[in-house]
Amino acid sequence: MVSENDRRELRPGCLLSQQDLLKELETSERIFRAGSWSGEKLLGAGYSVRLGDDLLVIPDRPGDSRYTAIRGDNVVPEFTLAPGDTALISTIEKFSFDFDITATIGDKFGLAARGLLVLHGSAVHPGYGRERDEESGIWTPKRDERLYFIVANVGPDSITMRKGDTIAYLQFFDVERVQEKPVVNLGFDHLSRLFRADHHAEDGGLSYFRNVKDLRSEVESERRRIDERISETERKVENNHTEMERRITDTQTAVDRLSNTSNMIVVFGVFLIAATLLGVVLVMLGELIDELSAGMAVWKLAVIGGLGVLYALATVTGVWLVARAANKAVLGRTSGDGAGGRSGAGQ
Ligand SMILES: O=c1ccn([C@H]2C[C@H](O)[C@@H](COP(=O)(O)OP(=O)(O)OP(=O)(O)O)O2)c(=O)[nH]1
Repeated sequence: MVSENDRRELRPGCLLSQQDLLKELETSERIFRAGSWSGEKLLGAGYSVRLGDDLLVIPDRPGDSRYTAIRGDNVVPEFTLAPGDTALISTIEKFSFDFDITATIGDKFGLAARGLLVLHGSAVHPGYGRERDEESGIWTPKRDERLYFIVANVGPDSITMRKGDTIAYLQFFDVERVQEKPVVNLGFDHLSRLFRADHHAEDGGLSYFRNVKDLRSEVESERRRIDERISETERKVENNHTEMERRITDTQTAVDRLSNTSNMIVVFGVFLIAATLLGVVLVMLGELIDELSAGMAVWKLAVIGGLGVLYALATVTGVWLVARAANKAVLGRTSGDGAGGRSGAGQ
Protein backbone atom coordinates (compact mmCIF):
# COMPACT_ATOMS: atom_id res chain seq x y z
CA MET A 1 0.00 0.00 0.00
CA VAL A 2 1.17 3.56 -0.62
CA SER A 3 1.32 6.37 1.88
CA GLU A 4 -1.03 9.38 1.54
CA ASN A 5 1.86 11.38 0.08
CA ASP A 6 2.56 8.88 -2.72
CA ARG A 7 -1.09 8.91 -3.83
CA ARG A 8 -1.79 10.05 -7.36
CA GLU A 9 -3.27 13.52 -7.55
CA LEU A 10 -7.10 13.46 -7.34
CA ARG A 11 -8.93 15.35 -10.08
CA PRO A 12 -12.59 15.53 -9.03
CA GLY A 13 -14.96 15.08 -11.97
CA CYS A 14 -12.31 13.42 -14.15
CA LEU A 15 -12.45 9.98 -15.66
CA LEU A 16 -9.65 7.71 -14.48
CA SER A 17 -7.31 6.75 -17.30
CA GLN A 18 -6.04 3.19 -17.64
CA GLN A 19 -2.76 4.27 -16.03
CA ASP A 20 -4.58 5.92 -13.10
CA LEU A 21 -6.68 2.83 -12.68
CA LEU A 22 -3.75 0.44 -12.80
CA LYS A 23 -1.87 2.54 -10.28
CA GLU A 24 -4.87 2.53 -7.92
CA LEU A 25 -5.40 -1.22 -8.29
CA GLU A 26 -1.73 -2.06 -7.75
CA THR A 27 -1.12 0.29 -4.84
CA SER A 28 -4.39 0.49 -2.88
CA GLU A 29 -7.72 -1.09 -2.05
CA ARG A 30 -9.57 2.13 -2.90
CA ILE A 31 -11.44 0.34 -5.72
CA PHE A 32 -11.25 -3.47 -5.45
CA ARG A 33 -10.08 -5.80 -2.71
CA ALA A 34 -6.53 -6.96 -3.38
CA GLY A 35 -6.38 -10.21 -5.35
CA SER A 36 -9.93 -9.97 -6.70
CA TRP A 37 -9.09 -8.06 -9.90
CA SER A 38 -7.21 -8.91 -13.11
CA GLY A 39 -4.97 -6.54 -15.13
CA GLU A 40 -6.22 -8.25 -18.31
CA LYS A 41 -9.65 -6.76 -17.74
CA LEU A 42 -8.42 -3.17 -18.03
CA LEU A 43 -9.86 -1.90 -21.27
CA GLY A 44 -9.62 1.67 -22.56
CA ALA A 45 -10.37 4.00 -19.67
CA GLY A 46 -12.28 1.33 -17.78
CA TYR A 47 -12.49 -2.19 -16.49
CA SER A 48 -14.64 -5.21 -17.48
CA VAL A 49 -15.95 -6.99 -14.41
CA ARG A 50 -16.14 -10.79 -14.49
CA LEU A 51 -18.74 -13.43 -13.65
CA GLY A 52 -18.12 -15.21 -10.36
CA ASP A 53 -18.90 -18.84 -9.53
CA ASP A 54 -20.79 -18.19 -6.29
CA LEU A 55 -23.47 -15.78 -5.04
CA LEU A 56 -25.64 -16.80 -7.97
CA VAL A 57 -29.31 -17.65 -8.28
CA ILE A 58 -29.79 -19.91 -11.30
CA PRO A 59 -32.42 -22.35 -12.61
CA ASP A 60 -31.90 -25.96 -11.45
CA ARG A 61 -31.65 -26.97 -15.10
CA PRO A 62 -31.93 -24.90 -18.29
CA GLY A 63 -35.63 -24.08 -18.74
CA ASP A 64 -36.53 -25.15 -15.18
CA SER A 65 -38.87 -22.95 -13.12
CA ARG A 66 -37.17 -23.82 -9.83
CA TYR A 67 -34.25 -21.64 -8.83
CA THR A 68 -31.42 -22.35 -6.38
CA ALA A 69 -29.15 -19.89 -4.59
CA ILE A 70 -25.45 -20.74 -4.94
CA ARG A 71 -23.32 -19.48 -2.09
CA GLY A 72 -20.41 -20.45 0.14
CA ASP A 73 -18.41 -23.53 -0.87
CA ASN A 74 -21.12 -24.59 -3.27
CA VAL A 75 -19.62 -23.01 -6.42
CA VAL A 76 -20.92 -23.33 -9.99
CA PRO A 77 -18.22 -22.50 -12.58
CA GLU A 78 -20.62 -22.80 -15.52
CA PHE A 79 -24.38 -22.74 -16.12
CA THR A 80 -26.73 -22.57 -19.08
CA LEU A 81 -29.79 -20.38 -19.54
CA ALA A 82 -32.50 -21.56 -21.91
CA PRO A 83 -34.48 -18.87 -23.79
CA GLY A 84 -36.70 -17.10 -21.23
CA ASP A 85 -34.52 -18.12 -18.24
CA THR A 86 -33.31 -15.45 -15.83
CA ALA A 87 -30.56 -15.45 -13.21
CA LEU A 88 -28.92 -13.34 -10.55
CA ILE A 89 -25.18 -13.15 -11.01
CA SER A 90 -22.31 -11.56 -9.10
CA THR A 91 -18.81 -10.41 -9.92
CA ILE A 92 -15.50 -12.03 -9.06
CA GLU A 93 -14.30 -8.52 -8.16
CA LYS A 94 -14.81 -7.56 -4.52
CA PHE A 95 -15.53 -3.86 -4.07
CA SER A 96 -14.05 -1.48 -1.50
CA PHE A 97 -14.66 2.00 -2.96
CA ASP A 98 -13.24 4.92 -1.09
CA PHE A 99 -15.52 7.93 -0.50
CA ASP A 100 -13.91 10.01 -3.26
CA ILE A 101 -14.34 7.62 -6.15
CA THR A 102 -17.39 6.46 -8.08
CA ALA A 103 -18.05 4.39 -11.19
CA THR A 104 -20.67 4.17 -13.92
CA ILE A 105 -21.93 0.75 -15.01
CA GLY A 106 -22.22 0.01 -18.72
CA ASP A 107 -23.32 -2.93 -20.86
CA LYS A 108 -21.15 -5.27 -22.90
CA PHE A 109 -22.37 -5.51 -26.46
CA GLY A 110 -20.95 -9.03 -26.80
CA LEU A 111 -23.56 -10.21 -24.29
CA ALA A 112 -26.38 -8.37 -26.05
CA ALA A 113 -25.24 -9.98 -29.31
CA ARG A 114 -25.69 -13.39 -27.67
CA GLY A 115 -29.25 -12.47 -26.62
CA LEU A 116 -28.40 -11.81 -22.97
CA LEU A 117 -30.17 -8.86 -21.38
CA VAL A 118 -28.30 -7.49 -18.33
CA LEU A 119 -30.44 -5.53 -15.90
CA HIS A 120 -28.30 -3.28 -13.75
CA GLY A 121 -28.18 0.01 -11.87
CA SER A 122 -26.24 2.97 -13.20
CA ALA A 123 -23.52 3.57 -10.60
CA VAL A 124 -21.23 2.19 -7.97
CA HIS A 125 -21.38 4.80 -5.23
CA PRO A 126 -18.45 6.21 -3.25
CA GLY A 127 -17.98 4.08 -0.15
CA TYR A 128 -19.49 0.95 -1.70
CA GLY A 129 -17.86 -2.03 -0.04
CA ARG A 130 -16.66 -0.11 3.04
CA GLU A 131 -17.79 -0.47 6.64
CA ARG A 132 -17.00 1.48 9.80
CA ASP A 133 -15.00 -0.24 12.45
CA GLU A 134 -16.97 0.38 15.64
CA GLU A 135 -13.87 0.55 17.89
CA SER A 136 -11.52 2.71 15.78
CA GLY A 137 -14.21 4.55 13.78
CA ILE A 138 -12.16 3.93 10.63
CA TRP A 139 -13.87 2.97 7.38
CA THR A 140 -12.31 -0.30 6.21
CA PRO A 141 -12.94 -2.57 3.18
CA LYS A 142 -15.70 -5.15 3.66
CA ARG A 143 -14.63 -8.77 3.37
CA ASP A 144 -16.74 -9.66 0.35
CA GLU A 145 -18.86 -6.98 -1.38
CA ARG A 146 -19.76 -7.74 -5.01
CA LEU A 147 -21.79 -6.11 -7.74
CA TYR A 148 -24.99 -7.97 -8.55
CA PHE A 149 -26.76 -8.07 -11.89
CA ILE A 150 -29.92 -9.68 -13.13
CA VAL A 151 -29.66 -11.37 -16.52
CA ALA A 152 -32.30 -12.74 -18.87
CA ASN A 153 -31.87 -14.86 -21.95
CA VAL A 154 -34.04 -12.99 -24.45
CA GLY A 155 -32.46 -14.64 -27.50
CA PRO A 156 -33.53 -17.71 -29.45
CA ASP A 157 -30.70 -20.00 -28.25
CA SER A 158 -29.41 -21.32 -24.95
CA ILE A 159 -26.55 -19.31 -23.46
CA THR A 160 -23.80 -20.91 -21.41
CA MET A 161 -22.07 -18.60 -18.97
CA ARG A 162 -18.72 -19.43 -17.43
CA LYS A 163 -16.74 -18.09 -14.51
CA GLY A 164 -14.55 -15.21 -15.75
CA ASP A 165 -16.89 -14.11 -18.57
CA THR A 166 -17.04 -10.32 -18.73
CA ILE A 167 -20.50 -9.13 -17.67
CA ALA A 168 -20.33 -5.32 -17.44
CA TYR A 169 -17.99 -2.41 -18.08
CA LEU A 170 -17.12 0.13 -15.39
CA GLN A 171 -15.65 3.61 -15.81
CA PHE A 172 -14.26 5.35 -12.74
CA PHE A 173 -14.33 9.01 -11.71
CA ASP A 174 -12.66 10.99 -8.99
CA VAL A 175 -15.22 12.96 -6.92
CA GLU A 176 -15.05 15.41 -4.02
CA ARG A 177 -15.06 13.28 -0.91
CA VAL A 178 -18.68 12.56 0.05
CA GLN A 179 -20.13 12.23 3.51
CA GLU A 180 -19.01 8.91 4.95
CA LYS A 181 -22.01 6.61 5.48
CA PRO A 182 -22.75 2.98 4.61
CA VAL A 183 -23.73 2.27 1.01
CA VAL A 184 -25.97 -0.74 0.91
CA ASN A 185 -27.28 -2.70 -1.97
CA LEU A 186 -30.41 -4.80 -1.84
CA GLY A 187 -28.36 -7.80 -0.76
CA PHE A 188 -28.08 -11.36 -1.97
CA ASP A 189 -30.82 -12.67 0.33
CA HIS A 190 -33.33 -10.10 -0.89
CA LEU A 191 -32.50 -10.88 -4.52
CA SER A 192 -32.73 -14.64 -3.82
CA ARG A 193 -36.25 -14.06 -2.53
CA LEU A 194 -37.06 -12.13 -5.74
CA PHE A 195 -36.18 -15.28 -7.65
CA ARG A 196 -38.14 -17.41 -5.14
CA ALA A 197 -35.00 -19.43 -4.53
CA ASP A 198 -35.71 -19.32 -0.77
CA HIS A 199 -38.82 -21.50 -1.29
CA HIS A 200 -37.39 -23.37 -4.26
CA ALA A 201 -40.84 -22.68 -5.73
CA GLU A 202 -42.15 -23.81 -9.12
CA ASP A 203 -42.60 -20.18 -10.22
CA GLY A 204 -39.02 -19.00 -9.75
CA GLY A 205 -37.18 -16.42 -11.83
CA LEU A 206 -38.45 -13.07 -13.04
CA SER A 207 -42.16 -13.42 -13.71
CA TYR A 208 -42.25 -11.34 -16.92
CA PHE A 209 -39.78 -13.58 -18.72
CA ARG A 210 -41.32 -16.72 -17.17
CA ASN A 211 -44.78 -15.56 -18.30
CA VAL A 212 -43.51 -14.92 -21.82
CA LYS A 213 -41.94 -18.40 -21.80
CA ASP A 214 -45.15 -20.00 -20.42
CA LEU A 215 -47.22 -18.03 -22.92
CA ARG A 216 -45.03 -19.26 -25.73
CA SER A 217 -45.39 -22.91 -24.69
CA GLU A 218 -49.18 -22.38 -24.32
CA VAL A 219 -49.36 -20.84 -27.80
CA GLU A 220 -47.34 -23.76 -29.16
CA SER A 221 -49.57 -26.40 -27.55
CA GLU A 222 -52.68 -24.48 -28.71
CA ARG A 223 -51.25 -24.41 -32.22
CA ARG A 224 -50.65 -28.18 -32.04
CA ARG A 225 -54.29 -28.67 -30.90
CA ILE A 226 -55.57 -26.49 -33.77
CA ASP A 227 -53.38 -28.41 -36.26
CA GLU A 228 -54.83 -31.70 -34.95
CA ARG A 229 -58.37 -30.33 -35.30
CA ILE A 230 -57.65 -29.17 -38.86
CA SER A 231 -56.29 -32.64 -39.79
CA GLU A 232 -59.34 -34.29 -38.17
CA THR A 233 -61.68 -31.98 -40.14
CA GLU A 234 -59.74 -32.75 -43.31
CA ARG A 235 -60.13 -36.49 -42.62
CA LYS A 236 -63.89 -36.03 -42.06
CA VAL A 237 -64.25 -34.00 -45.28
CA GLU A 238 -62.33 -36.74 -47.13
CA ASN A 239 -64.61 -39.43 -45.65
CA ASN A 240 -67.73 -37.42 -46.50
CA HIS A 241 -66.42 -36.96 -50.01
CA THR A 242 -65.90 -40.72 -50.38
CA GLU A 243 -69.38 -41.41 -48.95
CA MET A 244 -70.88 -38.86 -51.35
CA GLU A 245 -69.10 -40.48 -54.28
CA ARG A 246 -70.43 -43.88 -53.17
CA ARG A 247 -73.96 -42.52 -52.98
CA ILE A 248 -73.67 -40.90 -56.40
CA THR A 249 -72.47 -44.26 -57.81
CA ASP A 250 -75.40 -46.04 -56.09
CA THR A 251 -77.85 -43.51 -57.51
CA GLN A 252 -76.27 -43.87 -60.95
CA THR A 253 -76.62 -47.67 -60.69
CA ALA A 254 -80.29 -47.34 -59.66
CA VAL A 255 -80.93 -44.99 -62.58
CA ASP A 256 -79.20 -47.45 -64.96
CA ARG A 257 -81.25 -50.33 -63.58
CA LEU A 258 -84.48 -48.34 -64.02
CA SER A 259 -83.54 -47.43 -67.55
CA ASN A 260 -82.70 -51.11 -68.33
CA THR A 261 -86.02 -52.24 -66.90
CA SER A 262 -87.91 -49.63 -68.88
CA ASN A 263 -85.98 -50.67 -72.01
CA MET A 264 -86.95 -54.26 -71.33
CA ILE A 265 -90.59 -53.27 -70.97
CA VAL A 266 -90.43 -51.29 -74.22
CA VAL A 267 -88.81 -54.28 -76.01
CA PHE A 268 -91.46 -56.61 -74.57
CA GLY A 269 -94.20 -54.21 -75.66
CA VAL A 270 -92.77 -54.05 -79.17
CA PHE A 271 -92.57 -57.87 -79.21
CA LEU A 272 -96.22 -58.17 -78.13
CA ILE A 273 -97.36 -55.70 -80.76
CA ALA A 274 -95.26 -57.43 -83.43
CA ALA A 275 -96.55 -60.90 -82.43
CA THR A 276 -100.13 -59.66 -82.42
CA LEU A 277 -99.73 -57.98 -85.83
CA LEU A 278 -98.06 -61.11 -87.18
CA GLY A 279 -100.93 -63.25 -85.84
CA VAL A 280 -103.50 -60.93 -87.39
CA VAL A 281 -101.58 -60.91 -90.71
CA LEU A 282 -101.32 -64.73 -90.56
CA VAL A 283 -105.07 -65.17 -89.94
CA MET A 284 -105.94 -62.70 -92.73
CA LEU A 285 -103.53 -64.44 -95.10
CA GLY A 286 -105.06 -67.86 -94.24
CA GLU A 287 -108.54 -66.56 -94.88
CA LEU A 288 -107.44 -64.92 -98.17
CA ILE A 289 -105.80 -68.13 -99.41
CA ASP A 290 -108.86 -70.09 -98.31
CA GLU A 291 -111.14 -67.81 -100.32
CA LEU A 292 -108.95 -67.63 -103.47
CA SER A 293 -108.28 -71.32 -104.07
CA ALA A 294 -110.65 -73.84 -102.49
CA GLY A 295 -109.28 -76.66 -104.65
CA MET A 296 -105.64 -76.25 -103.81
CA ALA A 297 -105.78 -77.77 -100.34
CA VAL A 298 -102.25 -79.25 -100.28
CA TRP A 299 -100.16 -76.17 -101.12
CA LYS A 300 -102.59 -74.06 -99.15
CA LEU A 301 -101.90 -76.19 -96.16
CA ALA A 302 -98.16 -76.02 -96.92
CA VAL A 303 -98.24 -72.20 -97.11
CA ILE A 304 -100.27 -71.96 -93.92
CA GLY A 305 -97.88 -74.40 -92.26
CA GLY A 306 -94.87 -72.36 -93.49
CA LEU A 307 -96.41 -69.17 -92.18
CA GLY A 308 -97.12 -70.91 -88.91
CA VAL A 309 -93.47 -71.99 -88.63
CA LEU A 310 -92.38 -68.45 -89.52
CA TYR A 311 -94.68 -67.08 -86.83
CA ALA A 312 -93.30 -69.56 -84.31
CA LEU A 313 -89.71 -68.63 -85.23
CA ALA A 314 -90.49 -64.92 -84.88
CA THR A 315 -92.11 -65.56 -81.50
CA VAL A 316 -89.09 -67.58 -80.25
CA THR A 317 -86.68 -64.92 -81.54
CA GLY A 318 -88.72 -62.23 -79.79
CA VAL A 319 -88.77 -64.19 -76.53
CA TRP A 320 -85.00 -64.70 -76.80
CA LEU A 321 -84.37 -60.97 -77.36
CA VAL A 322 -86.56 -59.98 -74.38
CA ALA A 323 -84.89 -62.63 -72.18
CA ARG A 324 -81.43 -61.26 -73.14
CA ALA A 325 -82.44 -57.68 -72.36
CA ALA A 326 -83.92 -58.79 -69.02
CA ASN A 327 -80.76 -60.74 -68.21
CA LYS A 328 -78.58 -57.64 -68.91
CA ALA A 329 -80.75 -55.52 -66.66
CA VAL A 330 -80.55 -58.09 -63.84
CA LEU A 331 -76.74 -58.46 -64.21
CA GLY A 332 -76.31 -54.67 -64.15
CA ARG A 333 -78.27 -54.43 -60.92
CA THR A 334 -76.33 -57.24 -59.25
CA SER A 335 -72.92 -55.68 -60.02
CA GLY A 336 -74.22 -52.24 -58.86
CA ASP A 337 -75.37 -53.77 -55.52
CA GLY A 338 -72.00 -55.49 -55.08
CA ALA A 339 -70.04 -52.22 -55.50
CA GLY A 340 -72.37 -50.44 -53.06
CA GLY A 341 -71.99 -53.24 -50.50
CA ARG A 342 -68.16 -53.12 -50.70
CA SER A 343 -67.82 -49.32 -50.21
CA GLY A 344 -70.36 -49.53 -47.40
CA ALA A 345 -68.22 -52.14 -45.62
CA GLY A 346 -65.04 -50.06 -46.09
CA GLN A 347 -66.22 -47.28 -43.75
O1 LIG B 1 -26.43 -3.11 -11.06
C1 LIG B 1 -26.01 -2.78 -9.96
C2 LIG B 1 -25.93 -1.44 -9.57
C3 LIG B 1 -25.44 -1.14 -8.33
N1 LIG B 1 -25.07 -2.12 -7.48
C4 LIG B 1 -24.55 -1.81 -6.15
C5 LIG B 1 -23.55 -0.69 -6.20
C6 LIG B 1 -24.28 0.48 -5.73
O2 LIG B 1 -23.44 1.38 -5.02
C7 LIG B 1 -25.32 -0.11 -4.83
C8 LIG B 1 -26.57 0.72 -4.80
O3 LIG B 1 -26.93 0.96 -6.13
P1 LIG B 1 -28.27 1.71 -6.49
O4 LIG B 1 -28.33 3.05 -5.81
O5 LIG B 1 -28.38 1.72 -7.96
O6 LIG B 1 -29.26 0.69 -5.86
P2 LIG B 1 -30.60 0.96 -5.06
O7 LIG B 1 -30.99 -0.32 -4.45
O8 LIG B 1 -31.56 1.63 -5.93
O9 LIG B 1 -30.14 1.94 -3.90
P3 LIG B 1 -31.01 2.81 -2.93
O10 LIG B 1 -32.44 2.34 -2.97
O11 LIG B 1 -30.37 2.62 -1.61
O12 LIG B 1 -30.85 4.22 -3.44
O13 LIG B 1 -25.61 -1.37 -5.36
C9 LIG B 1 -25.18 -3.43 -7.84
O14 LIG B 1 -24.85 -4.33 -7.09
N2 LIG B 1 -25.65 -3.70 -9.07
